[in-house]
Amino acid sequence: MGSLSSLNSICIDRGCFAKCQDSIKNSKVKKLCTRASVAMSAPQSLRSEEFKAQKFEKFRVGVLGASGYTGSEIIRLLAAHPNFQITLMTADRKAGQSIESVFPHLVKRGLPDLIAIKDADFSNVDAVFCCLPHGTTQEIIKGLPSSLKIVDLSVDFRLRDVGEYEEWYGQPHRAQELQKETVYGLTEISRPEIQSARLIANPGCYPTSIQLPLIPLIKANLIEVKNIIIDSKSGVSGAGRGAKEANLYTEIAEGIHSYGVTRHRHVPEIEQGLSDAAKSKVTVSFTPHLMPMSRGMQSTIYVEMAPGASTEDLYEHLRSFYEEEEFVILLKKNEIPHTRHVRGSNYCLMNVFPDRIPGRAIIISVIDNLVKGASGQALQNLNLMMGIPENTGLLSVPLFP
Ligand SMILES: NC(=O)C1=CN([C@@H]2O[C@H](COP(=O)(O)OP(=O)(O)OC[C@H]3O[C@@H](n4cnc5c(N)ncnc54)[C@H](OP(=O)(O)O)[C@@H]3O)[C@@H](O)[C@H]2O)C=CC1
Ligand SMILES: CC(=O)N[C@@H](CCC(=O)OP(=O)(O)O)C(=O)O
Repeated sequence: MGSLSSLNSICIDRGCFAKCQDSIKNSKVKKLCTRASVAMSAPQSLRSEEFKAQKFEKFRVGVLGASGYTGSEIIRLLAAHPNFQITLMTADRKAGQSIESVFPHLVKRGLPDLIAIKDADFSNVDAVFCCLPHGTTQEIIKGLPSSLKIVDLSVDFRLRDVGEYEEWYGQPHRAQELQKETVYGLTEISRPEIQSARLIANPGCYPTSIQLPLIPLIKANLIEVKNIIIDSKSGVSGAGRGAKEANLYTEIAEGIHSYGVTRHRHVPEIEQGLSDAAKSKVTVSFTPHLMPMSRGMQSTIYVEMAPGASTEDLYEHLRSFYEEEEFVILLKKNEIPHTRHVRGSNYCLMNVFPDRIPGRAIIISVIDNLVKGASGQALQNLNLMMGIPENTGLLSVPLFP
């Protein structure tokens, strides 16, 4: 079978899962075995002979909101994916245009033109990425065929408590039945539920960067759930392509500013995930900032450790929790996570540092808001839902410099 790296490249480049699985079952390679086990534990309908038979088959995918930032990022990632073929792309104001006229970097990709959702034929589609503004999304998803697998990147289905959605978003929820069947798609935390889900609420970018380090630490009772202070920074693409003044070079360059101070719309989502982990209500102080960079996100999190716990304990727990994970990487001690080291990739880098105040620790995590914070995690989730190895199409190295 050859070396670990040749085994890895067979699995990923050719989508040859069955061959890979057989080899892995007989090997002592633990790390790769864990990743491939995702394929092995694919939904029953996709496992076994049927799954082997379709190893080179492509699923047909629609991108709703393909003319936006997260939509174009999905298209970029799928260009290197052996099992998904884009058969439908929609837009609103840009409906009727070709994708290369909207995004010249996507020239000559053999992609369909952008059409309005009302003109879409979903009989040619197995799954959709829904990259639409919140509010609009629930109405549109409600009208989609129930046979479709859906990964929704908006906030519309993320909050289990519909009252909380209505309070924070100032509008009624118009698809409450669908909300009940939704699985929140923080991949590394909810993998088994994601595998069997039809509708995924893909997590927000800030909540992803914050929950990935905090959930394991809270579940292990290593940190106190009171007095969690989170300071996050985002690149401008987080505001979407439709943003106006906020996107202007003159408004962003050579400065930073906070926004949503004391009341940012991601607070209930962050608190929902942390409260689930704690099995009690958690409240946090959260302040986001806009940075003069096109993509990237850092969360710096200040926590009080549980009595008797040390930063060494926090570090060791995160190390063992994420040791087998492809995309979440705990750096070596004292190494500082940089947004530049995850640019364009699906990685989350994190580390834990002792605070100068005894009993407190500082946790830093970085992601690319458009990849692990949006389209990359969405693809990771759809891979799981379709029984494809989770890392397929997501292994590109970050862009540097
Ligand atoms: N940007 C980010 O980092 C992240 C974004 N998200 C979420 O993902 C979703 C998409 O975000 P993003 O790509 O940044 O947004 P953009 O503003 O860049 O793109 C929005 C897309 O939706 C289309 N659209 C807008 N209004 C309608 C409508 N009424 N009916 C149908 N289509 C419509 C737009 O079409 P057209 O261009 O033709 O008007 C465009 O294709 C949002 O819910 C956002 O909150 C989640 C995580 C991170
Ligand atoms: C810089 C910026 O404006 N960021 C957005 C969050 C990013 C995003 O798209 O939020 P969702 O994940 O909830 O969709 C904001 O603060 O509202």
